[in-house]
Amino acid sequence: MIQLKSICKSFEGRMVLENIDFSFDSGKTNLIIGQSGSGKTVLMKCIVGLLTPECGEILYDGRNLLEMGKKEKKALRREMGMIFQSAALFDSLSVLENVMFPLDMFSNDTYRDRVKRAQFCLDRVNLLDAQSKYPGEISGGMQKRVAIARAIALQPRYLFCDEPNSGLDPKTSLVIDELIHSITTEYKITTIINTHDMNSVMGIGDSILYIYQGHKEWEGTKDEVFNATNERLNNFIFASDLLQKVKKEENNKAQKL
Ligand SMILES: Nc1ncnc2c1ncn2[C@@H]1O[C@H](COP(=O)(O)OP(=O)(O)OP(=O)(O)O)[C@@H](O)[C@H]1O
Repeated sequence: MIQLKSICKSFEGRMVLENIDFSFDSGKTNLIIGQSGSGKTVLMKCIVGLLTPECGEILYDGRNLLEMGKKEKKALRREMGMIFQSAALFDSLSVLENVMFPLDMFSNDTYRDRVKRAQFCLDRVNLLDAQSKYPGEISGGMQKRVAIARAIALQPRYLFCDEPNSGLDPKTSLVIDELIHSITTEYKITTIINTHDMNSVMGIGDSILYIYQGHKEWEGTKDEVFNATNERLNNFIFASDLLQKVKKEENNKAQKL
């Protein structure tokens, strides 16, 4: 579990995050959503320690990131997996070598065991057959799956995903979402995803934090988001005509019952 207590962050006197309180539970897919510029990336950067908030606490299963020394932070980093907007693979390394990279850096296992672990992770994302290929030879969706395999190689307790579906078609996005969701549940990881993708919200949003202009405007689950009465949230979620239509149809169905 990761808990945020009264997180504030400003740049040159301009408040960008204001008193954010939230609990990201383990074994759940936690989504941070909000308009462009609302503060999602700044919040994620504070949580992973790339930015330091001016006030508040960030508790990793009770351990306050903001009070940790270098050694403790290094140990915590070892427990984090990250998936970036671009898959951020090394072009000159094969798929297998990419997944082995964090193991080579941080694990004391033998070469044989590191290969075995990397192959296990590739198998988990259904890509064992592609282990000898290079990133340039596989599709964007496959690259994201390699990034997921690499992120779970060190058996992280915490998984951070920044717009994992960016650049992917809706069908491939669904595959990525389901993969992240099932890995989260299976290994009881505390997963936090920054996303704009409404399909992700409706599909895998076990827990959702909606940020509006730097403050927590709403929190709930994918089931609650659909019937929420918060006007700002509704304007954001139902900005697309298609979703408005779906909501109307659901309401009509409910009235007929
Ligand atoms: N290093 C920085 N210096 C000054 N202002 C910054 C910095 N980083 C972010 N900001 C500002 O903080 C605000 C929130 O930015 P942030 O990138 O978190 O938004 P976001 O919700 O992630 O947007 P998007 O969905 O477009 O990625 C913006 O007004 C942005 O200009």
